Amino acid sequence: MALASGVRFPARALLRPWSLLRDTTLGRSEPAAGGGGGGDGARLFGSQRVLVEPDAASGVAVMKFRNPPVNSLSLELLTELVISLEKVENDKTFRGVILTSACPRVFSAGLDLTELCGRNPAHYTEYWKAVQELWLRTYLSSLVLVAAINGACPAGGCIIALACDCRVLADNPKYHIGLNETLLGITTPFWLKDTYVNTIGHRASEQALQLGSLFPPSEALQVGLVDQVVPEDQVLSTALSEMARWLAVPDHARQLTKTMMRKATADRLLRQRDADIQNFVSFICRDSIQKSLQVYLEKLRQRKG
Ligand SMILES: CCCCCC/C=C\CC(=O)SCCNC(=O)CCNC(=O)[C@H](O)C(C)(C)COP(=O)(O)OP(=O)(O)OC[C@H]1O[C@@H](n2cnc3c(N)ncnc32)[C@H](O)[C@@H]1OP(=O)(O)O
Repeated sequence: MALASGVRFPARALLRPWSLLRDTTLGRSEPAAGGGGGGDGARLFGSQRVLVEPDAASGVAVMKFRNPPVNSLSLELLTELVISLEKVENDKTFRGVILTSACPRVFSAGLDLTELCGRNPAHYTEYWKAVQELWLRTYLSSLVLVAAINGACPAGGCIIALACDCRVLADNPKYHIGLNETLLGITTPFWLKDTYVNTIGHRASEQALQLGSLFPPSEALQVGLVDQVVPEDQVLSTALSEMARWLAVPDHARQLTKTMMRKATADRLLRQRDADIQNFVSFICRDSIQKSLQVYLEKLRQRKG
């Protein structure tokens, strides 16, 4: 599979990449974006952890994460997301994708902590490459990406949302969004910090990153982390209206402008991908970091209700 930035996929995906995309959505499709039928289109794109509901008439696909219980970004989910996005991008019928969750109350809980704890350096290398790949694929996508954030959106969830062109958040005080890495005893890599700064500015990022702030909807709107906060049952329809606004602009002019705005940030990572991987691996392998992550994961497991 020719991927722009060279992520290594699990062996079965390399041998038969579309094995990850076999349809598992048959009989479960909901109505597609723009009111069109998901039908045959859904069969083209669905995978186990990523439901894709394409609407060829509007040129918009709704992509839903389905990795219960909390859409944590396992290697499999990261891989399927990259492949699904690539597939939609390569189909010239589509001009926009709405990213949302098929799991109740959670958009994504961020990186899968079980991928970060107790594994070996080779695993961390593969995992971090996949994280980089998803970010590059989303951040530099020529499509319009709109995040319909219908649940909690911490850390890696926020990173996916930040890579989109526009963010619509459901107005539920439990749906916090932000980069809370410091609370886990880890730090945000420079390229995600840059994305935060590009979105909410330097001072707000400096404060939010150090404090590991998770913003409730009203504050997320105020700080500029999301573009709209709407009642929960209007998240998808609002995302579709936003999409229509972005698609009203001629593609070539919008795409060139997007590239102009984002290239420097992406290039900083592209220039030093291997060093970034090495940094991540040596950081995550430290005993002290492993201990912090395990304590955090244990607290999560004990905290019920
Ligand atoms: C250089 C260092 C690396 C830098 C990397 C920087 C980039 C990103 C970092 C990350 O993304 S780290 C992940 C940070 N994520 C979080 O802090 C979120 C943690 N989760 C929650 O706050 C809550 O789970 C939720 C998302 C608000 C949902 O709450 P809810 O009450 O609905 O569900 P829970 O009961 O808490 O969880 C259910 C089940 O899922 C497990 N779980 C939750 N989050 C994760 C996760 N991120 N990874 C793995 N597993 C997760 C949780 O432990 C429960 O498991 P069980 O107890 O049922 O086994």
